[in-house]
Amino acid sequence: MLERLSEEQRAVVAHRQGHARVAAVAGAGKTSTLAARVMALLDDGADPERMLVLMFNRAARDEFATRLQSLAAPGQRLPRVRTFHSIGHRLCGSLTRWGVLPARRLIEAEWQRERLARQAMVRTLEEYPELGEEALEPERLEAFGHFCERVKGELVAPEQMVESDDFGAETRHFPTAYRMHESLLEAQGLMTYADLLHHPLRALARDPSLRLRIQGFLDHVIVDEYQDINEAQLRLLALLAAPHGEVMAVGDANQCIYEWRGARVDAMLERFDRCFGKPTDYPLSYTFRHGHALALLANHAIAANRRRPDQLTLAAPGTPQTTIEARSGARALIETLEAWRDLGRPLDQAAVLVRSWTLSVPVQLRLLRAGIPFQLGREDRFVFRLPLVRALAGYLELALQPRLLADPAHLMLLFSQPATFVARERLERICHRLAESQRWLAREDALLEGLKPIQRRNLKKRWSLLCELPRLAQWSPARLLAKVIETLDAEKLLRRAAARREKGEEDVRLLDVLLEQAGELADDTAAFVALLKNPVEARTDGVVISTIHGAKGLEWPLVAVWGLNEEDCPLYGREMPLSPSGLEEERRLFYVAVTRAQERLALFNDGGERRPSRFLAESGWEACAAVAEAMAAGADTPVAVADPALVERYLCAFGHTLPLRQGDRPSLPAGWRPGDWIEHATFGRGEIELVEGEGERCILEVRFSTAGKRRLLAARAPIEPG
Ligand SMILES: Nc1ncnc2c1ncn2[C@@H]1O[C@H](COP(=O)(O)OP(=O)(O)OP(=O)(O)O)[C@@H](O)[C@H]1O
Repeated sequence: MLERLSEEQRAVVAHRQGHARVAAVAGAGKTSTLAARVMALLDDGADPERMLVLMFNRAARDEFATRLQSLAAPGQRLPRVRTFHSIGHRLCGSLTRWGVLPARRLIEAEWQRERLARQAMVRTLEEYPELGEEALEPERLEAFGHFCERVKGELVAPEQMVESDDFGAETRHFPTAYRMHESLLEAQGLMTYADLLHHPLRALARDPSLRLRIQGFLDHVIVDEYQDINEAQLRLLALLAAPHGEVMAVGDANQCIYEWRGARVDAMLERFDRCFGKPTDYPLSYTFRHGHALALLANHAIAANRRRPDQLTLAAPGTPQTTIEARSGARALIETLEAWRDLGRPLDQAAVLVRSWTLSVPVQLRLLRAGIPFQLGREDRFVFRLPLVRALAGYLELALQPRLLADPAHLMLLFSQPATFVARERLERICHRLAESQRWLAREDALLEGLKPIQRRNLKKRWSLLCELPRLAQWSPARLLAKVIETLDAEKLLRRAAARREKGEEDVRLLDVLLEQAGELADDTAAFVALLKNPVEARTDGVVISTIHGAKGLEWPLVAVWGLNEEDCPLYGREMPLSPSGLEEERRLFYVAVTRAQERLALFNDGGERRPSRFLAESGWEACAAVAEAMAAGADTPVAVADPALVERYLCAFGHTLPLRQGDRPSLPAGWRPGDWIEHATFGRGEIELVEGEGERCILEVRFSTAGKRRLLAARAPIEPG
């Protein structure tokens, strides 16, 4: 088994003593290496009972356990492979048996989680009556649930978590609601997933003698996907490994894509040293997934990040020559997939990756029309299942079928999306009444009692719109949709209702996407509604559509990355500016996306109004392909590359030389780049930290030496390079 491993992989397997950190590039064969490491330890006489392998999720755990079994001799004892959750489960069990923690049941059902969050919020509203029913919207409750899990996962005070603006607009009541939620959990003998770690950690922090009871059982702890662990997981790991257990952490800081769930990119970097002392470092620099062109592209794609390991991805000898193309528009995407199929390649070997599910909507609609089968990582993301799409299709249907105005269920659909911020039970009763009476309620009607004037006005406005729609049946679907979106001020409502700011931005983008599709695909409203409501089934032999997050750890022969536009990938917007660390996380997502490909990578911008993503230019895809070609065939004339030093370093790793010349550097919107210095007539010298938008709308975020951080409209500000 060992002969198949590369030299770097063998070094990891043979690690002798102390903590170890394995920095693995994408496609470096972590799984095979770790499995070989475990088997080598066992061969050396290590006791499997004193070893623990921690994987990121259940799927990875099962895959790894199966891999170990396939390598083991019949009847050989193997170490435990667990997830952090399963460790938490066991710890909670032990601490309960010892009488330290009271017995609690884990909440597993979504409805149960929601009900408890609602109960906590209803009680909290007694203290914050001004917040009204809006705080009980499902999305706001989801935001609150997310808030509670983050507080526990990052082991911070709820007041501190409120300062992060990840949880939507109104959060000042969250700390009070958090405490209320905690006491409800306690009173009902329940706990959440985050409690599986949070409760044991709190108990262990309180009582040193308890720590002694759980420590000293492990000689070796191996942790995969280390870049995505949060504070609670890190603490637990440190506790379990103490006092003599040796930790081997394996991961890729460039693939840290869960900062919004509490992961920290420096976990693999400085923070590791702080927690465990200086480890022995092992690089796994060779990717076995793809060839030079894509390895070069991956290096370029991540180069602009400041927080990253100083490590190049190198293509291992014998990997396929990956081809790379970049094109524009949905038609081109369909052509690429059709060409793949025409080559006789199975469609399930092709994946379309998107930054957010919203961007999959035009892809799904196009595939449906082209008759190309597909499957989604998440069933609830089929277009016809998206609540906002269902509601918008419902508005269009009403225009065509006036009788729906008397259908309470249909009215409820239209009154629920976009949110009206009125409690569901009340809305249901209002819809029944409207369906029956076909006229708006009298001012003194009990059903309107207690509503704020603005809520009453908005409900009435929505009813007027619904009554008007049947008169506009002749309008095109795009015009009808635009009318609905504008009349309801839908963008504002979606942003306000969203569980996370990012989700709000995605919903708003979904409106754009549907408008575009309505304009492009149909001038026939009935046909457009039929397309939106097409109850398509997942086809396991179809093209895979996944978010980049969902593609973590996976690989496909053909990977198409769709939606490479500014504001989509990187994801940001007027209401959600990109922070420098946010931009770096977006860049890591792009890096994860491109490194899923084996034979062919196809990059697509949507060809619409938004500029192609800066990541396309940064990736230097054409030059990377040219260098790879020259590596294979030699070059007489110099190859133009944007970053000759980077390419030379890559070539040097293979003892290769090529004539290179400086090509164009990727130009950022308006020519400004983060890291550039400027001179401002009033504020003096400052460094650009962020560039957003383009041309007239280009905004710079600048840190001035004396005037602090400012946001400037580049076209108007009195600035020049300095
Ligand atoms: N020594 C080797 N020689 C040839 N192929 C290898 C070797 N080690 C691993 N591979 C292959 O490389 C591919 C990538 O391996 P794997 O999926 O374990 O990568 P990974 O490190 O987990 O990547 P990522 O971090 O991107 O998920 C797999 O198809 C695996 O079989």
